[in-house]
Amino acid sequence: MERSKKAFKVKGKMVGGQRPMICIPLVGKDKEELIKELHVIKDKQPDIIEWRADYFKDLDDESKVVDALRKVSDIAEEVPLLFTIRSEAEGGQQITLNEKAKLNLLTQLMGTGTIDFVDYELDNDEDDIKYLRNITDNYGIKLITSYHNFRETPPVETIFEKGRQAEDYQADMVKISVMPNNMDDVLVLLEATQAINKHINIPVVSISMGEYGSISRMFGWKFGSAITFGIGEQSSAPGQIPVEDLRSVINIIEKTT
Ligand SMILES: O=C1C[C@@](O)(C(=O)O)C[C@@H](O)[C@@H]1O
Repeated sequence: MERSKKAFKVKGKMVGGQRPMICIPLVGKDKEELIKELHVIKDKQPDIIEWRADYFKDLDDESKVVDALRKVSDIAEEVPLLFTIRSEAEGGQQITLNEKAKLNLLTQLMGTGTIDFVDYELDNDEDDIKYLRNITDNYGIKLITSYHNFRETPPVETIFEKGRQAEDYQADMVKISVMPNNMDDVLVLLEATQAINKHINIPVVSISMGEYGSISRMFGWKFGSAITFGIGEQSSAPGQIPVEDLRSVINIIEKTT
């Protein structure tokens, strides 16, 4: 299938265009919490809502997940929904599902017609990533392949390689979130972002986490990062800043550059 090069639209919104999209994560542990959180988040007008379902306590009960997903989707309305079950190895919560069960669940959930993007880690088995690419294609869902490193920032070449790998899998986007141990590491992430943006044919989302990296969340888009994650109700990763602050900085940068 011929995939769109670089920018594309989801629910009428441009992904990978000039202005970065602001994504707010949802981290509720049950349906009630999710609904409460979502009402607060929705008022903050995110461009994307990410349900970090690894926080959901009944992830092993498909009917409860489906029920919560439908509710989330109803409230989110026109806002595109990103569905993520982050693995513990890449900074997610501990879950009881093994990879096979996770893939089965993802497949069932995608069939509900409520998900716009799915996040799946590049570190997973090649066959599993290809399987998911197939299913997402069948349902017209965008696949984001991702890489997280909560310990350090690997060299530019290693990060760039993640972009290449995602492109080889024909993912729609690549997402990279790494931890800096100093400001040099933040520059490494930004340099890698620029290189991926120049040489890889799919949009990149990149994040330098933690205190050092939080500036990357504000101006990483100037180096090519297509989405930035901000706090609506609760943070889902270190260094995230409130969405209101994020929006003000983006507006200022947009006005002056
Ligand atoms: O991959 C990412 C990026 C992120 O880890 C961040 O650093 O903002 C937050 C996660 O919720 C999301 O799935």
